[in-house]
Amino acid sequence: MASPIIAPFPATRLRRLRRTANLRAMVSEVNLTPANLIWPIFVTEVAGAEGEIASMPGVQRLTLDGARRAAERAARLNIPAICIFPHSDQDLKTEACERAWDPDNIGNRAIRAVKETVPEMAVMTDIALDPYNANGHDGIVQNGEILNDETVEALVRMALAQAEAGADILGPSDMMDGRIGALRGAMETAGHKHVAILSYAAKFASAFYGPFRDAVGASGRLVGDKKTYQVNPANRGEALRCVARDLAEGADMVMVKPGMPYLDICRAVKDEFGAPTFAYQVSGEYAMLEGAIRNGWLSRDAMTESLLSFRRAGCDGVLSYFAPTVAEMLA
Ligand SMILES: NCc1[nH]cc(CCC(=O)O)c1CC(=O)O
Repeated sequence: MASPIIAPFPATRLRRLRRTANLRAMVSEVNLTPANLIWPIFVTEVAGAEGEIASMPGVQRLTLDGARRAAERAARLNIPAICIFPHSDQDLKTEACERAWDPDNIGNRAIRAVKETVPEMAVMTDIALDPYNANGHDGIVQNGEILNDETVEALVRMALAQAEAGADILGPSDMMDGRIGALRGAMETAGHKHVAILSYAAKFASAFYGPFRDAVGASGRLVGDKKTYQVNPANRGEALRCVARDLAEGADMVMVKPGMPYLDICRAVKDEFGAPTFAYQVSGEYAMLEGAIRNGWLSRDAMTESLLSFRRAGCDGVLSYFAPTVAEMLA
């Protein structure tokens, strides 16, 4: 960026352009619109599990009917995309994770329900085995090790079932090596060449996913942590290599996750690669902000300010549990 020329005070008074709302609007450098939002929703097949998630006040596990109503609400608010997360029956979770590629698993039923209700809604999925895995990991576990190549095969099956169900965007969040190329190849040969991939490329091993694991019922199951496949929070260079690798394997869009603690990574990804770049304002970030807002410690403007920070850091859009509330505030 060229250095701005600034005449000495009083010729320059930066407050001149901050004086009225209209002047401020004229010189706003980035903006936030509903088109920048992707709304993640939780859909359950378990009777009685619907309703509010304790660690995410204001966020509900939805039934299939609830998912249909969410799609209609998103459409009314001009939110272009919904991301579906399944909450599946604990008793049906297995070590081989077969239900992940069952055409009638709750995730795939939710994809069909949303596409039937609002065909133009962009439906994004999550590709990782954790919602269907008896041990809560994103990959297949053998003797305590998370197997890479066997997991990639399972993820391809999972993705094909999602594409059959009508998904527009696949969201591999598993962090196995080689999955983007494998998914892209499988989509091309199976006739799903238009299905896009938004890779969770720079996904860090974060403490901020805690409430999400409650939401999908993976918390009690998970033994150990995800540090052998998710990126060390200390590693910017490694995160950029993940993004480069995923783009080279055919990712259409890339994501940084979590969001606010990793805004430096967002900026670096956008500057370095120029690809469509998204951030995930994850469950723990939502819980912090919403908890403080509910206590009266922060004003509701903290929601829009936090989302604007992603736009300023170069993101094209943000996955946020605040999506519908913020879209209402912007309307
Ligand atoms: N692979 C699963 C997945 N997909 C999205 C999230 C987190 C989302 C959030 O915290 O809001 C996670 C959790 C994890 O990696 O343990």
